[in-house]
Amino acid sequence: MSSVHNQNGLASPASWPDACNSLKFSQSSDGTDSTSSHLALDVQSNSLTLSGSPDVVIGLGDCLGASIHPSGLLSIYCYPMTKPKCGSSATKARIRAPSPISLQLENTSGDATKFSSDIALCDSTLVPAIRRLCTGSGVGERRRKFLVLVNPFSGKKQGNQICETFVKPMFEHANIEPVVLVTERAGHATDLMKNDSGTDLYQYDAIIAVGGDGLLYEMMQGAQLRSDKAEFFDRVAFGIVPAGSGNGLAASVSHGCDEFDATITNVFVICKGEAKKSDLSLYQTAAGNSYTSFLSLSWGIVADVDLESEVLRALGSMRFDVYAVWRMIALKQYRAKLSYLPAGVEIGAMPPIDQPVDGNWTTIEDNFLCFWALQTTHASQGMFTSPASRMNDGKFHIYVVRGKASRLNLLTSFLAFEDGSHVKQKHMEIIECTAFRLEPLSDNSHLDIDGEEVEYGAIQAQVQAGAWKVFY
Ligand SMILES: Nc1ncnc2c1ncn2[C@@H]1O[C@H](COP(=O)(O)OP(=O)(O)OP(=O)(O)O)[C@@H](O)[C@H]1O
Repeated sequence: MSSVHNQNGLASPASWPDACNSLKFSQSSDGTDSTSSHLALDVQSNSLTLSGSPDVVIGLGDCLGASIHPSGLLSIYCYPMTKPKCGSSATKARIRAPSPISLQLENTSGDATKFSSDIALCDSTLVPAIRRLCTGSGVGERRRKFLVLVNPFSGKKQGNQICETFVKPMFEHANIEPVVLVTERAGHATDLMKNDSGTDLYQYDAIIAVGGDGLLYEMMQGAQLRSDKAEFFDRVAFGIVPAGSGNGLAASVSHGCDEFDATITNVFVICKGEAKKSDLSLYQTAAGNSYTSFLSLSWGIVADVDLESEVLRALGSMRFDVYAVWRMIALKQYRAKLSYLPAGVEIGAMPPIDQPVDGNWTTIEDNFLCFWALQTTHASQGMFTSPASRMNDGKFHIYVVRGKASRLNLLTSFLAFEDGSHVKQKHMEIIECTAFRLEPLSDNSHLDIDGEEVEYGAIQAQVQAGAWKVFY
């Protein structure tokens, strides 16, 4: 991009609409500010500056877009990190908050007709240019259309409220048209993703789940049945706005963006429009069923806590802590045969689940307390369960605690999940693999994929590297 420097030393790239260089803005909305000037773009820092006293500097990395009102008021929608409050932790200081900037277009000629044409010029050139610079991927000039699926029963039943408070206004700022669909029943999202749903999903740039991991999981089970699955995942991006009780993917996305884990973060990331290739995995069970997953498989105490604590749903995410304490008191041993293909070993076709694995696989048979195969950093909000995982690393990290570990060992692991320090514990084994098979030899637990129970028995999985695109 060629650029020239204006009198302020700021770059004015060729792509910045030249026609707008005749436009002047003032910092006050009533136009009385005498220090009006042109908006100048600094390419290096991707920021806009309006000279004045003081200068207004707008970091476009923190912005979602812009619009111009018929009165000539230019609004730029910024969501900067809030400043640290006295006594707040550094992490808390990273949360974003809306902080729109308003600049008044000046009627320099005093001619009403000329002023109207200047406003039209802003609308047709300046506003699209700002939108383009905000997204960084060039998609902001076009009004994008996103399907927003809301589960009204997720978590504390705040899905609709979150949609009204965050999704709709922020989407408008980012020039995204939301088509909101509230799920009417369990399984609705699965049906909607299938070829024969009667809805052409290719009309949408992205599909956003406002709910918990279970809603997205349902969507994946429908998508995996599509005859055009590969094309579908290639063309349509996915996003998650946390409204459930676990919200593992949402927490992993926030962490991956190095931002504070909050609803506003996830909506901001979606609006920014950068969908990156991420991993899925395909599970097969001895009963002949297949499941597509993006998060985890748990068995043993973790699965028991997740699924049996359903009865405490009213407690929100606290239900997991309360039930874990109970499960730890009434501790069980779980026996299984675990086979895995270590990361780095060439992965071919998966062996049929009723056939033995080949010599490249490693097999162990033992009593276990904990078995947790993860693909993302967080299994749920506040659970930094797999610090080394990346959304697109092409592998599982399996966390295993064997049966010989003590109750205290297990307790320290559960406490350490919060900050990820369990990875340093001696009794915590971490297996990196691209495929695994778990054959439970005791029938005292559950199998839990992404927080949803599947039929109990032998199960195997293979990573599908970069199989879908997620905003993160
Ligand atoms: N309209 C609906 N009525 C009843 N159940 C629904 C409806 N829509 C979706 N569901 C079901 O709600 C279940 C739980 O949803 P979801 O995962 O969104 O919330 P959660 O369980 O609170 O969060 P998490 O999975 O993160 O712990 C899903 O398995 C889905 O089948």
